Amino acid sequence: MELRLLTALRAQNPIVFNIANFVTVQDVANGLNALGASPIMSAEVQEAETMVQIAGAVCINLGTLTELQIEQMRVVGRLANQYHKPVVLDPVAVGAVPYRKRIAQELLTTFDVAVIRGNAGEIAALADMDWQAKGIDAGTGTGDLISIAKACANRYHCCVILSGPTDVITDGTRVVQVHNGTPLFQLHVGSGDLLSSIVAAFTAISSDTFEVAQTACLVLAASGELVASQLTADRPATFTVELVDKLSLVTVPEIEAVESLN
Ligand SMILES: Nc1ncnc2c1ncn2[C@@H]1O[C@H](COP(=O)(O)OP(=O)(O)OP(=O)(O)O)[C@@H](O)[C@H]1O
Ligand SMILES: Cc1ncsc1CCO
Ligand SMILES: [Mg+2]
Repeated sequence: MELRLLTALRAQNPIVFNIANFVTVQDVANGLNALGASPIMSAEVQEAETMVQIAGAVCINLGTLTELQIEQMRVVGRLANQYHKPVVLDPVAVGAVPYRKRIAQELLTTFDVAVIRGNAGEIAALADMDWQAKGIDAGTGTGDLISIAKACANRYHCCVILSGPTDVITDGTRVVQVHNGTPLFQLHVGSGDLLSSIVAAFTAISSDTFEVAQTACLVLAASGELVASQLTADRPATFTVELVDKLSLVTVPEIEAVESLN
């Protein structure tokens, strides 16, 4: 685990271009900013080329997609490949909505992505493996999460993060699991959106995608865990506010003190 990447990220302050959803856009911008990246959001295809050129990485989130936005995603994804900027895809709710799954699969044939980050329901859907997704949530299933994540990574030739109580990170062969976190993440809508954009921020500063994906998962999960450990009750709103503070204040030794990986 390369936690020095957190120090490097804060020093470099990379621009992360997000095609965000309208539900969590501000949480994502504030979370990225607090961590030490420089977020920019855009919904206009006419400025796509400039956005890609100035960004260190791109995060494409399917959360509230429209036909217009899907065309923007196609253009941005192709440009990102052309300019060698890593792309992270967040396939929000593809396990619950067949239209979204079709669009996600089309996008994945249109341009290369460095990382797909989704919950179990989303990653299982992209891997065509059995799972009962529920809206934006992971839902339920009995399949082996490591096998599901590996199948998805091998099908789309990229790193996959299957997030949840344990985050599974794989490049299709190697697997690392991050056991940190707190159930409070599930009470804050957009924890996954933020994770996807944080992964993009780290891909902007290192080309070791597998390493970067693990580091991003650990930094967010450990920060949330540290916040939750100070709360006397489940307070989702307080958690949300304090998580942003923690992303700004958290130190490498603090994360090392709680990190739980294998
Ligand atoms: N029960 C849990 N215990 C610990 N950590 C969790 C738990 N559930 C989620 N997380 C953490 O929450 C973060 C977001 O992952 P999650 O799988 O919930 O994304 P998501 O379903 O896409 O969320 P959203 O749709 O709200 O954006 C990850 O860092 C993950 O480790
Ligand atoms: C609630 C919700 N609906 C579409 S996107 C989103 C935020 C979680 O991704
Ligand atoms: Mg999500």
